[in-house]
Order: sequence, then structure tokens, then C-alpha cells
Amino acid sequence: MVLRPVISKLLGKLVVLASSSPRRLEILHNAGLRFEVVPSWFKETLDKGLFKAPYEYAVETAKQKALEVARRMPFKHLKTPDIVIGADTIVTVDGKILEKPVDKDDAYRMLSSLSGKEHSVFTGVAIILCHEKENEEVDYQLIDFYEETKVKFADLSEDMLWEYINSGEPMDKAGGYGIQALGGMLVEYVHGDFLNVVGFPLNHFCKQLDLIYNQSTSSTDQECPSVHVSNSSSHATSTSTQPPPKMSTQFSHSTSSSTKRNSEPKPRPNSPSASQTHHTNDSPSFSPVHKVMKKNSNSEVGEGSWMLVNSLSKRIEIQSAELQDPEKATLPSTPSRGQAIELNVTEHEDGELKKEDLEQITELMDGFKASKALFTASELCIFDLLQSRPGLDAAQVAKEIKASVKGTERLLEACVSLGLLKSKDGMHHNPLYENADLAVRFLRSDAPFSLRGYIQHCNSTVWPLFSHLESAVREGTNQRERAFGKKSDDVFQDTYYNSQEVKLRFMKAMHSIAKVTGKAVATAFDLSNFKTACDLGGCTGALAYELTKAHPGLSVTVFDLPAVVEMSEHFYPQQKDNRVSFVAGDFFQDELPKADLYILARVLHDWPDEKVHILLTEIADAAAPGCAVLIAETMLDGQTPYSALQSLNMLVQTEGRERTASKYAEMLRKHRFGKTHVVHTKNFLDAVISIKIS
Ligand SMILES: Cc1cn([C@H]2C[C@H](O)[C@@H](COP(=O)(O)OP(=O)(O)OP(=O)(O)O)O2)c(=O)[nH]c1=O
Repeated sequence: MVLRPVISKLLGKLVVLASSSPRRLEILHNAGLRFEVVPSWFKETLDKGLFKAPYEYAVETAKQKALEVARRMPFKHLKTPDIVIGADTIVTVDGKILEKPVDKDDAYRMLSSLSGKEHSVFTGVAIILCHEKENEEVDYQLIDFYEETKVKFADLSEDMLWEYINSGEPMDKAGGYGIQALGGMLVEYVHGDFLNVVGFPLNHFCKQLDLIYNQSTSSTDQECPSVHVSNSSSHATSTSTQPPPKMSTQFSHSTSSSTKRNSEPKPRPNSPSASQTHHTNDSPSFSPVHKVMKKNSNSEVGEGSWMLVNSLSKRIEIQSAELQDPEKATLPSTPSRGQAIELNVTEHEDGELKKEDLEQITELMDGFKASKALFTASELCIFDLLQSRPGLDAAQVAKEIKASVKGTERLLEACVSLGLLKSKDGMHHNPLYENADLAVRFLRSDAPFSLRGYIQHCNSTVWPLFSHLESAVREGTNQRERAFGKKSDDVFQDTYYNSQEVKLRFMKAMHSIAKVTGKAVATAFDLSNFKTACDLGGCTGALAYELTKAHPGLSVTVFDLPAVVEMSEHFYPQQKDNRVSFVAGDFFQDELPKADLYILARVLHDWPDEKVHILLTEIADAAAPGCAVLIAETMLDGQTPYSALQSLNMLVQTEGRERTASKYAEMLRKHRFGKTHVVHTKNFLDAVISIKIS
């Protein structure tokens, strides 16, 4: 069994499947592979128009899914994987690419277009071998391929179609069907790898692994070998980049155009055959990144390695530079950035820009309008009004909120466009409004996870501060004096010791975030070894109550400023959990309560490094060996806008910043904490725990 010899090569390696597909997980698990699952955050929005053949889109998407995880893990998970596997499955018919249907009508459209026809299913696969070097630089070896399987559907009646669609099965599957389940009833024949249709071409994958681990001339443990051109039924073109002088990053790259498994390899009309690829050494290749395949001087076609010069490698060069140290990453010269930026905007032959080309930039430019529409609707209590009285029209809403009909109408329509409200035709086509699911769950005041407090804080405090962002960038300081006329070196003394209304509003904001994130943080790690915890800056106790709920043997002391503690019972008047107590104090001034576990949730990001070290020194002095620190923050990962924008937020509001997990680990190490682990909770916050060593 070709996989058996390969498995032994993979044992002891950290293999990561960058996929949320249960089918892919099952296929690889059943084949005996042991791996971790880290779903990719890559948004599958590559412009299909940039690709000459459908499978190239699948291969590029698979690459980007795998690359995103390979880059993120050192930050988010504090570990570099050895191998990351990404995959993308698409269905093509009549030259169109069918991905997962967006709704039932889309599924109907897809399945109707497949009825009675033979179509192709392509799965692109990317394998990234990560070689971490002693100086923590990471060499990536990129191998990708695709597999095509032909599938023929029977003629499908309308009843059959809708019965299948209403089963719900189509919704998370490319082409809107699952051949391995009910969808099998639609299929007359399959030519090629069945598992490839389900989502992962296992056999082709095994052959690639065999090439990498059993046939390469040098072990992958030492350096990146070029992948040999295989003479099996697949054609493969091996290319490698000359590592850029300052980076040790190397890429070898093979794209194999697979033919049907049991047939003689033969070029197909819509895909490059090996000879075609070799001969097109200067035509723009099919990837959205305009690769120019240049044959280097001494290599013969098909034998040697090809010099791959493209903004893809430049873009990955930017990324691997970030891996070293985000603070020091310097982007290469503008041309490659220019190329990287042009990826999303294509000039068509006649020079006009198509709407979808501008969507991304328009969304960014309009983002602030969407936020302000949400904040305004929340301030005007529109979500609470429509929760108690759904089905009001604009005039009725305007009357209740004492606003103009004209303005209320515009605001309501904007909220509908943002998915916050729903509308349906009333009398004389007069729209009637009600809360959408998002509003019901997060925007009404009495929702269990209401974010209304945080939204009020954003509208009243963050928004005015962000309007001075340019000054904050120029000066490197928060903008409280410009926005509120108050010079404050201590945000909390200022917030908590001025008007009661400001103090309460801020606490409501912190409370709403803690309510939404509390359970994820409280359950991120097994805390059964700890009996007492001290939640420093624990505010209303929202996290403390989640901790005692999740860990029956744990008692939690919330340690916060006197002005906060006196207000905390306002948030839990009926609370009778005697394992949560409140102690007033200032963690920079006063002695910390003794505890086995010290918790810092959204605290350290408020302070500059030097203040963080003062606090960690206090904790290290109070904590005996074996005690722990649990930090809950959004970890900078160079990928998601949320953490980067949060760091801007800290710039305008405080003297603090967001940090990477590895930065927190490094700061903790200086205070004799080690064995640091991080969990990405898929919520606003990630959690880091570290044990006192001495
Ligand atoms: C055609 C076909 C697709 N599929 C599934 C496989 C994939 O899960 C899905 C195609 O969508 P993909 O985007 O390839 O994968 P995914 O979104 O499920 O997971 P991820 O992106 O995180 O890797 O369709 C079937 O399960 N059966 C089928 O017959």
C-alpha cells in the first residue's frame, strides 16, 4: 500500500489539515494519517476571471488556504507545522465553476445546469512542507496538484430536484450535491477517482507524498529538494524559486495536470499538457499572480528546475518576513507590492473597471458608514423597539424614536442592507420592519449576549478618538485630550473617576465583551489543577462567573479599582455564587491577593511593555512555582483585520497595543513563566496560559 511507507515518514511530524471539510477529515483519517485540523481563514474570493482553466482556480485556492494556516500557526498556536495540506473542490459544467450554493435557489440553478450532463469535478491540493531553521526562519516547500473526475447526472425532474434541495444536503457542497450521500441517486456514472469528487484525491495525494519522501534525492529534513518530474499518469512540472538573497525562503512547485486515472495521458482541450507548460516559458501563467516562467540558463526543458519569478513569491516573501518579527518586517520594493495590490483589480482590455473589481475597496471605504448606521440605530433604541413591536413601518418607528420620517426611512433601509433588520411589503408596498437574527442575538438590550453596551462605548468614546487617528499616528499617543479635552496618563482613573454615566457606560461595554467571550476563555484550558484564581481587572465578574461555572473546584477573586467594585453588583444583583468575591485595589499599587492562577483578560493590551513588565513582576512575586498566568487577548496574527484594528484602537485610546502570542510568551519568560500554550478560541479573544517555573 503506497501510503504505508509514507506514513512512517510522517510519524512524529506535525501534519495539519487546513480544512473544515468533514469529508476531507474522514478520508485522511480513514487512510491512517494522523493530523491536526486547523481550518483556514482564507476567504475563497479569488477572481475566477483571472484563471485560464478551472482547475487553476482550485489549485490557487488550495494554496492560499494552506499558506494562511502555515503562516498563522507560529503566531496563534506557537508552533510551526511540518506539513500543511490545503484542498479546494469545484464542479465545472459548460465552462462555469460551481462552488457551494449560497441558498436554495442557487442550488436549484446549479443542479439544473448539471441535469442530464457530464461534468467535471476538480480538487486542487496544496502541500506545504515547513522547514523551521535555527534562527526561526521558515523555509516553505510548495507542492500542488489537481485531480479531475468526470461525473454524469441523470435527467432530474423538478420534484427530484426540490426534494433533494430541501434535504439540506446541497448547501455545504460544491456543485450543490454530495455524491457520497443522497446525491449519489443523481449520478449515472463516474469516470476517475470517486474520493476526488467527495473532496480529496487520496491516491494522487499518496503518489505525491511518495515522490516527496521516497523518491526525492535529498531528505526533506535537510533542505528543500526539487520535486522530480514523475512519469506516472500525471504530468508534473517542477519549478523552484531561487531564494531571494535576504530570505531563506525557498519554493519548489509542481503542478501536475492529471488525466483520467485509467487512461493514457493525453492533453485535454482546456488544460495545459506538460509540453504546453514547458513551451510557455514567458507567457503569463494561469495563476492570479502573473507568473513568468523563465527557463534558467543551464536547464533543459522538463529536466532542470525552472526559475519562478512572480509576485506570488514576492507576496510570500512579505509574509515570511512577517514571520520573523512583525515589528521588523520590511516590505520589498514597491513594484512587488504594486503587483500584489494589483491582484484584486484587473484592467480589462478596454480599460474599464468592472464593479466586482472595486467591491473590496468600496467595502473598505464605506465601512465607517456601516458602523455609524449600526451605532445610530442602537443609540435610537430601534432594535429594542422592533423587538417589542415587530412590523412597524418607517413613520411609526420615526414617531416612537422622535425622529424625522425621512431620516428614519434611510436608516432602516441601511440596516436592512447590512443584515441587521428584515423588511416585508405592507399595505401599498410600504415596508414593515423587524429585527434580523443578528439584532435579536446581539443588539437588543436584554439579549443574553447583548453588545449594546460595547456599541455605546464605541459610539461615544472610540468613534471620536478614531476621528483623530492621523494625529495618533503622527504623535504615537492616545487622543483623549483632542477628543475630550482631558489630558490623562491613566485612562482608568479618568474613566472611572469622572461622571457616573461615563463610568457605567464603560463598564457595560467591558461587561458585554466579557459576556460574549467569557465561556470561550473559561474553557480554553483544563484548569482543574487550580483551586484559587485572581481575575485582575475583572470588572463586573462576567468572566469569573463563567470560570466557576466551567470549573466547580475553582474560586475566583475579582480584583479591580474601588470605583469598579462598588458598581459590580449592579450587573449581577441576584448572583449567589459564593465562589466569586470582589476585592478593591489597584494592581499597580496594592498587594495582589494570593492565588494559584492569575487572569488578565483584555488588560495587558491597555499598557505599554514597561507597565506590563511591572505588572508581571508583581504577579511573579505573588505566584509560587506551579502557579499560572492566563492571558486573554486578541493575538496579532498578521492575517485577520480584527486584531490589527484592535491595535489601532489601543493607540487612540490608551498607551497600550495588541501583541502576538509569541510576544506574550517572550514577556512571560522574562518573569520565570514557561510551558506556554495558546488557544485560538474563534471568538474575539485568544487565550495563553503559562506556568511559573521557579
Ligand atoms: C462534489 C462534492 C463536493 N463535496 C464537498 C467537499 C468539500 O467539503 C466541499 C467543497 O468546498 P471546499 O471549499 O472545497 O471545502 P470546504 O469549504 O468544505 O472546506 P475547506 O474550504 O475548509 O477546506 O464540497 C462533497 O462532499 N461531495 C461531493 O460530491
